[in-house]
Amino acid sequence: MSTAPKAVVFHTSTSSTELDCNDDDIVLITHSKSGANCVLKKFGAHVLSYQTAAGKPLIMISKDAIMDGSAAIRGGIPLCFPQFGQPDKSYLQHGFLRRNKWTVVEGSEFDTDDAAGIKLELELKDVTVARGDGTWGNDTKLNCKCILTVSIDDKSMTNTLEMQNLGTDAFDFQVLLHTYYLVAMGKALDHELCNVKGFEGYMVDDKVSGETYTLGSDPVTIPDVIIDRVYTPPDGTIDLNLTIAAGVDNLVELTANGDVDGTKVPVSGVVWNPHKIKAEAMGDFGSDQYNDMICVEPGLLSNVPQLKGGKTATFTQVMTSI
Ligand SMILES: O=P(O)(O)OC[C@H]1O[C@@H](O)[C@H](O)[C@@H](O)[C@@H]1O
Repeated sequence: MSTAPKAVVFHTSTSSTELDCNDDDIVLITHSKSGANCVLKKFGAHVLSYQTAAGKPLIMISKDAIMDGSAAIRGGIPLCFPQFGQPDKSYLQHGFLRRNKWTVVEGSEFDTDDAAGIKLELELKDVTVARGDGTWGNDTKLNCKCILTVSIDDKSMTNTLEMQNLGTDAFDFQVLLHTYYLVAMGKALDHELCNVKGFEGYMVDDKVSGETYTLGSDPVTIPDVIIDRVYTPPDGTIDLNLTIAAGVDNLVELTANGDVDGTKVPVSGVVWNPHKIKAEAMGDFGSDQYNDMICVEPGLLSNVPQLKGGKTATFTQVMTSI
């Protein structure tokens, strides 16, 4: 594993950017055996990029992303916990993990023939931002620690978030990996080249139109407006298995699974693209960059059992370039 590179590159679909790795906030993982690499920020334990051994970048980052720690980073993989969206208004949208600086777990770096990776951790006591003044505020008796493990090999990246309830009171939670896939050649609106297969039979909650329905056999594509849909699995489906076509010559297989204290929980998914009008309205997103991305976000969103004191929940996604 390289520990002190001078600069690294991460990608939008039309450009790449060099980051100063002398910045203490940047973590670079290189899988020496294959040459695959991944760039993270300690702020948010935020994956900014993953590039396969073949040199294919899978993750999109906004060219206008705010990187100074004053806001959540637009693009990459924002971590959402203890809530997705803002069902509980007493603290911020998508929770506090993406707005606080994490610490590298000492001695956690590894680089073997099989894979390279690292762990970062964040404890509630070290959370300074976005706790709100209610459920997770400073007065709460709730306590938890989150550990993110990122592991890469030649063509896949695995992200595992472990959530430990360090307190005695149980808490409700949701967790989601808000992954921005880079759509090669800016083809996000091309239904042949950019689509998601594997949600057939899932219950769809369309947050834009307000409709709910069961998805038929068609793949999910980005319509002529913003897409913001939650896909809930039918009874009996537990793990998520998707194939994401992300532009020219870019197919990704995504699997995700999660458990609460050892009991598996059905995995939901969200598909989001801001389209033109919302992209233009977002200060931290290039106005044309909706062509470069599709968010496919696996998570534990509904009927998630409470996490009891002293117990652990885990959530994992594996993306593989195929
Ligand atoms: O702007 P944020 O907080 O990063 O959220 C981006 C989007 O994230 C998606 O997952 C949500 O479904 C959208 O409703 C939301 O707009």
